[in-house]
Amino acid sequence: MADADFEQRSGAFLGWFKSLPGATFHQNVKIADLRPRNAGRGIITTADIEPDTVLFTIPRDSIICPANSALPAQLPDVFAPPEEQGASTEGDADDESPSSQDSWTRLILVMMYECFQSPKSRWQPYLDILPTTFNTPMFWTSDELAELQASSVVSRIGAAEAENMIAAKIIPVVRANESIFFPSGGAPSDEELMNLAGRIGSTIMAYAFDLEKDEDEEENEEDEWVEDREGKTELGMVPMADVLNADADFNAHINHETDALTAVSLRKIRAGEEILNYYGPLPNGELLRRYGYVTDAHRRWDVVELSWSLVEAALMEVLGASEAVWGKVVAQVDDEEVEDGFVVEWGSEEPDAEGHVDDKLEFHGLPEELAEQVKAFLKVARKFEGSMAYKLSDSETRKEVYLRSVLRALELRMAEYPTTLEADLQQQQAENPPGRKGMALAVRIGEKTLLREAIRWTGAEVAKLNRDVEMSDEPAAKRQRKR
Ligand SMILES: C[S@@+](CC[C@H](N)C(=O)[O-])C[C@H]1O[C@@H](n2cnc3c(N)ncnc32)[C@H](O)[C@@H]1O
Repeated sequence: MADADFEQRSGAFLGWFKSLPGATFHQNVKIADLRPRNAGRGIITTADIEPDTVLFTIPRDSIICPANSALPAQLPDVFAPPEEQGASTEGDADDESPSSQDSWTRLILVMMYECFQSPKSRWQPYLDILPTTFNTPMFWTSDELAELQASSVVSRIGAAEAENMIAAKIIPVVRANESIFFPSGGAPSDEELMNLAGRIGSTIMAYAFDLEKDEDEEENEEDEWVEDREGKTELGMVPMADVLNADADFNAHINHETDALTAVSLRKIRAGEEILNYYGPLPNGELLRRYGYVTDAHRRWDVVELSWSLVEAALMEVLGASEAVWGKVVAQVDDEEVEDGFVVEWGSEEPDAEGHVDDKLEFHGLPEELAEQVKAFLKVARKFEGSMAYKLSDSETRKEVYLRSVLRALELRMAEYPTTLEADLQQQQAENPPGRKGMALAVRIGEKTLLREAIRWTGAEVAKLNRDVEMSDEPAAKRQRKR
């Protein structure tokens, strides 16, 4: 978008926002063009801001959501409360009928309705600054996706699920109500509807807010809170709040009050600094999937998924158990209790009350549930220890087998990435690839760094048990001792 057009849209949006009854916009902040650092629009300060300052106020009736839209009154059956539809509030994943809408599909319908009102929508200046292109992996080519290598984010993109949902719950509603969606005729093709709904879905993913009730009211409700969140929270598009970019080290928070949402500074913000919100302790893979960007500060919450099948393969290898013997072990474990996979993470803290995180990256240990599950299998495996490389009757030996097996599983997991961490770091330093390639590289470097530290930590735990065994760079299985 040309600079003049970009600035013109920002200006029109700001003018519209300030004209809303009840809206405020602090004199020391402004909407900025942050495209040179690949961050689109953002909000920066023009002078120092003190802690606890209201930066802007968004009246609730300016939010795009079913409660403020003219659409639900025209489609009462589609927007009936979930209990009247006989469906769950958050949508029943298995119920693909158009009559089973959730907060997500309700907002897609409302947003589509507003887009078709263009240029007459009362939110037009706001709709004009929403994105039309995305960097989320949903829109990547297969070559770009291949750069994510063995990252589990690839399996969570959900492009097919999104298409199915739109085909089942959005297009039929629009088609059955063309006179409402397109009063002057000229209905788009199914393909055009699919593209628009896909774009709106991605916008909602990266921009929408959960519309909590007033925080004071929630505090008073105590036990009802959970039930209430599941039953009544809606998603909404919140003008101005969603112009804020975000990071793990952030300086502002959105408060949900009765008649308005306010953006409030959490600490002193110096002139020229960007005002940043917080999207939660998300790993970079997830930040990329939902928002289409990655940051260094989010590496602290990176994760690697370790499948149980990989741990099982490692256990069999370390124990020297044949398929037949292992099959007998598996048959005696309650499969209802068996988890399919585990999440390896750093164990980093969330930001403090002022939005600060420390920048230390330190591995704090393996998932407890993983230890429990291996323990449960080894307890059964004791019965077959005659056919295995270890006598499993004492707990120290079982601990050793557990650690060696997890170590091996982590090594196998690392080997699923076709390039090494060292090669990736070298590529990053030499090429510093821009855009999607650079983000994919950052995601896999983050995951491999975590795996390397998990391997180092587990190896050190093994070494503590076996002071007489020298640690080498060989795979764990080759180091195993026969007992
Ligand atoms: C709620 S919007 C924020 C406003 C957005 N920059 C815009 O121009 O409309 C969220 C989107 O902003 C971008 N974004 C947010 N935080 C960012 C950051 N720290 N660095 C780069 N891009 C960021 C991402 O594209 C994300 O999907």
